[in-house]
Amino acid sequence: MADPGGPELVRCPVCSQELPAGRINAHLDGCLQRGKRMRLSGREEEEKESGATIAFPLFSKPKIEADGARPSPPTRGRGAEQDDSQGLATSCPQKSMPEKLDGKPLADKMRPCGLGDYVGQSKVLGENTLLRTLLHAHEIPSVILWGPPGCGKTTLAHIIAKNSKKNGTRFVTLSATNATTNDVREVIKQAQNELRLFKRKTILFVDEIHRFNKLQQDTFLPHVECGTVTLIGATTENPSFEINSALLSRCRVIVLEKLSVEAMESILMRAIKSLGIRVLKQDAHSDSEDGSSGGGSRSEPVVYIEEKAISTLAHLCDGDARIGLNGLQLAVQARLATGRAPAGAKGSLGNVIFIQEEHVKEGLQRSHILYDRAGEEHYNCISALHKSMRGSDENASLYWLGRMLEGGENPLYVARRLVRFASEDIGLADPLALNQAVAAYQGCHFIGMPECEVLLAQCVTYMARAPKSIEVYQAYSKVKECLKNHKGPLPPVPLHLRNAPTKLMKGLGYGKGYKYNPMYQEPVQQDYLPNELKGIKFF
Ligand SMILES: Nc1ncnc2c1ncn2[C@@H]1O[C@H](COP(=O)(O)OP(=O)(O)OP(=O)(O)O)[C@@H](O)[C@H]1O
Repeated sequence: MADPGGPELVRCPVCSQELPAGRINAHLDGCLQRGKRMRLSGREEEEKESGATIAFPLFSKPKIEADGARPSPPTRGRGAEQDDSQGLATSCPQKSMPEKLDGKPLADKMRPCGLGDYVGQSKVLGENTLLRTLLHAHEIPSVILWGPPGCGKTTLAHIIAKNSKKNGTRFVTLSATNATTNDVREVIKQAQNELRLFKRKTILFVDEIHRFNKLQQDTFLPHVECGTVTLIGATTENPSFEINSALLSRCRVIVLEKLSVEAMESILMRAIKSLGIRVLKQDAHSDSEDGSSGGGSRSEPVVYIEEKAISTLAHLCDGDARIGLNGLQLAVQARLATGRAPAGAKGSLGNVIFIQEEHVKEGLQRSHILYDRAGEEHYNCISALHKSMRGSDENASLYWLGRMLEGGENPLYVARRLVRFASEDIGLADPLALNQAVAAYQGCHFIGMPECEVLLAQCVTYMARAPKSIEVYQAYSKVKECLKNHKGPLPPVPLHLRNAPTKLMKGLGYGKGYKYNPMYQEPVQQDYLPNELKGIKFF
């Protein structure tokens, strides 16, 4: 805290010591000299190689990685920024295959560090796109990268960082899964110091930004607004629901797509090449020119992968490059452990390993691949099911049902939607549909999955084939509208329609003049609406 009467104190961005403003420059020179010596001996050298930007080694607290990133969970392998793919491909040809596969997940090792290796996403990164132009101009605005898992959001953020490094910008990463509001504040404080003292800008990458609560998201607001930090947020969830609107209006949303099968094939081929695996063409059992010489020495096994296995992997990973690459890694590791072909096998030198389609399939769990129960896909699929039934397309309806159930969706969630559909879309055109849906819901409740799948299939088919009517649904919507738009107090219930259980109420005229319909032979003339609404039609 500065003494109100004393000189203004400034915090040294290197060692965090507070000093009078007049002494800061001399102090900084000393700190920087010490920092330089440490850098030469320490990991700063690695950062230089990797392109990660760090202000000063002493600046970061231990829980935040050198570039500001927190240590990432092992499966995601976030934070480290070395381009190990380059290492895999070129600098370590003498490494054995198990050594190359050791350590970080293959997906992380293969993370491209430049646009040249970044595959797909041409809508946002193709020639003449805004983002590419901005990248070339080193002018990066605050952005939210929205896309499904493993489509390259983090990778793109790292590429932007590397690109921005050219004009001296710092890159700091936080993961919203474990960062606290204090972490955010600390990063912002550092960014302010850097800007004030060294005119260095900061890019702050926040992975899974949707996991920050409103308060944490609010913390960014003024600093994004005034340019202290350029925010790059990554999210798999629809930003319109998950990012607070004030923050969203200050960022551009860049929508990344699921990687296509072709894109996945080329990502897998790059990894295969880096690992020195040979591709076995489908027609002739001869290896293609892809891959390397297949290991450093004769005692090293030569690993072959069937072309079909690559294509299957590219299809099964559903556009998620992390799943594809890690699936490949698993298949290779498993085959290295068990799969040496017997000497004399076709094309074998006795030291040959074949990776076939079934091996890559084993490494992948379909349920995970097809469907993300908690995420956007859950809502997309139920919406597709609802619309297919509404359109009376029984094939599409059954397909979307299958996508959800095979992906592990809760059958009761689907059944609840069918109950709603029976009324909203079929209504009085076939009132039995509601019975069907409620029965399906109860049946699912009794017997659970997988037995209840056929109940849902039957009910979905019934709904798709049933005649449709939205008469009641529309009429009820009009009632709601009428109530919403009513000006002033709502009209009282007409006295003759009121029940009169007590003498007092009777005395007040409750129920007076009410005509009890069963007592009349002929149709009864009687008003059932308040006078103000007389004659209103909802149907
Ligand atoms: N477009 C791409 N081009 C090349 N490789 C890619 C691409 N997208 C992803 N990859 C590979 O997949 C790995 C995982 O990608 P990344 O971490 O960028 O995905 P993400 O979209 O941030 O996923 P998540 O939402 O799950 O965090 C990367 O390390 C990289 O090896």
